[in-house]
Amino acid sequence: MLALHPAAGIAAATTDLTKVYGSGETRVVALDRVGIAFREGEFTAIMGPSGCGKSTLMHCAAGLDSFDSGSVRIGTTELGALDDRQLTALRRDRIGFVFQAFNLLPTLTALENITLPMTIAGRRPDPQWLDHVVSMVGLSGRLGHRPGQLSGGQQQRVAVARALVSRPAIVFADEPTGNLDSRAGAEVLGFLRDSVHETGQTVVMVTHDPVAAGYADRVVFLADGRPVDEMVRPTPDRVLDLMKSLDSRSRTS
Ligand SMILES: Nc1ncnc2c1ncn2[C@@H]1O[C@H](COP(=O)(O)OP(=O)(O)OP(=O)(O)O)[C@@H](O)[C@H]1O
Repeated sequence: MLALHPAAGIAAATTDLTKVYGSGETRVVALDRVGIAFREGEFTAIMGPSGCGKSTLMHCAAGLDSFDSGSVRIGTTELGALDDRQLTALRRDRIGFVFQAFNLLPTLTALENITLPMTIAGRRPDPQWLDHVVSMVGLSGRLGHRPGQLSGGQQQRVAVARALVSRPAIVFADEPTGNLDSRAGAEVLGFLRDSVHETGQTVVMVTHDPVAAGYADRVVFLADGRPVDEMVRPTPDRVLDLMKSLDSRSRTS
């Protein structure tokens, strides 16, 4: 079900976003004037062949990487207008991240990992919301465990809770199921989807996996640094078919 209000605002958007790596013979246009909007309360997956620019798009849109021209905004804030200190604060306060490699601190407990970004920002999580997020991801009995005492799936659930607990404007997830078996992956994807449909969180996820993309409300397909197609209410079979047709189009072009 697409729980999107027709008048939903834009959580993040890029306009003519261009990113070039290298110069001369090694020059690669990783993003070629990309215009894309992520609506509030929507779960978007970004897919496309290896090297098409998915990670670069995510990193530029999340303020993790610089770009050459065009613009990125999170809500109404233009990232290009921010200095490094302001960008760091924006990432900390308004963006949640989930990475393939979990990125938890091994010496902290699950609870300390979940609340770390807010602790660094000098903010306290709303206790009721913290309880809600922790029970949603099924970690209530594991809060005192350190990452080494948790399974991969549980560690990624800690990372999802950490991303959600500050109620960020947007969560960016980069291959969040890449290191998980299919059952643990399905759980993590289910939590991300629930956060969108039950609490209106905005989520953008880069993935190679048509099954993972099937959890999203919308899939944007990139090829050669540009959005080339889009699918609403995707199913894994339809995503796979479109990926195959993009592959054969790029082989024949
Ligand atoms: N630091 C870099 N220096 C030079 N070229 C880079 C760099 N990072 C990425 N590229 C190039 O930019 C293009 C886009 O890379 P990007 O990692 O965004 O693709 P991707 O779609 O995420 O790939 P994958 O699915 O394999 O992770 C590729 O051609 C890549 O080789």
